[in-house]
Amino acid sequence: MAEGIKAGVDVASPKRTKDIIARYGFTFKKSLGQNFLIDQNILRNIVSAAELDETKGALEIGPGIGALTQKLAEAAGRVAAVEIDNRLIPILTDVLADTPNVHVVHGDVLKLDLAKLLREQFAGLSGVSVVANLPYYVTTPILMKLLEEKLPLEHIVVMIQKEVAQRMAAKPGGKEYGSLSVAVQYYCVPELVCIVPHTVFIPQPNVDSAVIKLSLRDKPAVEVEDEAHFFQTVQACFAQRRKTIANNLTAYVGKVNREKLGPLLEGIGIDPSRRGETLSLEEFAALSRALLAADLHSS
Ligand SMILES: C[S@@+](CC[C@H](N)C(=O)[O-])C[C@H]1O[C@@H](n2cnc3c(N)ncnc32)[C@H](O)[C@@H]1O
Repeated sequence: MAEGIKAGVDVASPKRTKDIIARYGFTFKKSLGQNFLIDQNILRNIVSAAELDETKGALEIGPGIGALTQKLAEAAGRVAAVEIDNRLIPILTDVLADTPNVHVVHGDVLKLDLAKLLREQFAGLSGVSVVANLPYYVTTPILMKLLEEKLPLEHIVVMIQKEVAQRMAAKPGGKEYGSLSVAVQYYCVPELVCIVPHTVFIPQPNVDSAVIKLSLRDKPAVEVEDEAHFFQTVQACFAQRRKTIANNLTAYVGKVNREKLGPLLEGIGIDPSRRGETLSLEEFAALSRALLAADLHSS
């Protein structure tokens, strides 16, 4: 253990974080989204939103030097923390030396078999949540992997870029509502927990952040026949935000089917001159079902 690094002492303060960085000669890699949290209040907000207790597990993505990991270890029965940067593994080993309920995994979360990891690490617990201060450069791929793999999660509580959090929680009708809002709300109920200023990180990012809580639904928000087709339809409606859905969908179903679109949309009560950003999840689902039933598709 490097001299002066005492296991069990909170690392989330400017002084301790700087101390650890200096003692281990650690240099930040911007390319890995390394912005470490130094604020105990924000950590408490994140952990309390996750509704953990000793019967629950927490999967942390990107533990850094262990600021959040320490708090998760106190609140949950077991923690698994996946860190891509091998230079952080010895620091985590030292900081978490007297925290036996934490298992650190060295790896890229995007490449790991997370279903297997959850089975191996959290067997016997009553539920698992993902809790993380995510690296901003891969926020959406990480969240889409967690959702699309249909992992048995209760909540996903993550610190992400403020604008991305607002897009995830956006309701139809505004400029923030888009395919990301639909994808997240299809699987989860989103709730903005708090806005976080960029001053609570070392180094400070250029943007503000937000903590968002995504509570996984027992079943998707709307019934669709073919999930892939539903998401393709949503993407198609948002392809060019200024265009009407009829125009955007023409590119999707092909010019040959253009004249069938108007009656099809009117048949399900959707004005063809509306824009994608005004459609609810129910309307996107009805549209996907109608396109499939009419056998209109891009070909
Ligand atoms: C924003 S920092 C958060 C660090 C720490 N949890 C905190 O709050 O202070 C993001 C962390 O994710 C790690 N990371 C980046 N890409 C990753 C990936 N693909 N898989 C796992 N960890 C990753 C970075 O090395 C860094 O430690």
